[in-house]
Amino acid sequence: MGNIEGKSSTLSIQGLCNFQQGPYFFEVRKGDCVVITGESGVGKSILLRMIADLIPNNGEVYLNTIARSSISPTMWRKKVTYIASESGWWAKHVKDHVRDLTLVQSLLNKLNLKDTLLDAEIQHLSTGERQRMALLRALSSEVEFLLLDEVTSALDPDSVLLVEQLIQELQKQGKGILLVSHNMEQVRRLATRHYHLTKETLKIVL
Ligand SMILES: Nc1ncnc2c1ncn2[C@@H]1O[C@H](COP(=O)(O)OP(=O)(O)OP(=O)(O)O)[C@@H](O)[C@H]1O
Repeated sequence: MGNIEGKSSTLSIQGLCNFQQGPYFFEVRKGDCVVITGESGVGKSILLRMIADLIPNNGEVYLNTIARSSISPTMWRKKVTYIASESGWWAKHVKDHVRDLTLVQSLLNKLNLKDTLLDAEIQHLSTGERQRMALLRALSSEVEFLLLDEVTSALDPDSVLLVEQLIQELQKQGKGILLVSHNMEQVRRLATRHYHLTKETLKIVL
């Protein structure tokens, strides 16, 4: 097993596929925001979920020289973390889902979320509050790449911009971002590289 604690800087997708899509070959580097667009149902979420090893897939993904297949799925997902547009919640209260409480407390304000939300029951959060909390709860110093699946789809325009600012701060801290979006303004604001996914291929746009 390789040393996963090293300073990883590249997420490398090598021949990733399942029975209906791929193979895909591309890279996301530390500090990048690579955006994937494509029509509904083309397989964008499936691609992100395959990278996180949340669904069956073939091929390999590397974090620098560390092969995904050489470490446990739990360890992999601590480093390469998928965030869905509609996240699952398994406990009663928000704070029970948070990886790093101190970190999340320090970021609530940036996303215009009230401090009291951490003690709230999930069922009392609005859809937009849940979506912003789903992003915050996943953050920790261990995460190196974030796979963000339409994470602003339920938000008002001001909140979208706040989340985008947070994404850019994370990039400056050295996290790599792979973002699925239908919002072309967002693509223009954030993308350091842009791929368009079709049934046939993943094409580079920018
Ligand atoms: N668990 C599943 N079992 C079977 N088929 C699935 C499953 N999840 C997704 N699919 C199918 O795989 C295809 C790709 O789905 P995916 O969610 O990746 O699309 P998408 O590009 O993210 O779409 P959208 O932009 O609407 O979110 C769709 O045809 C979908 O119906």
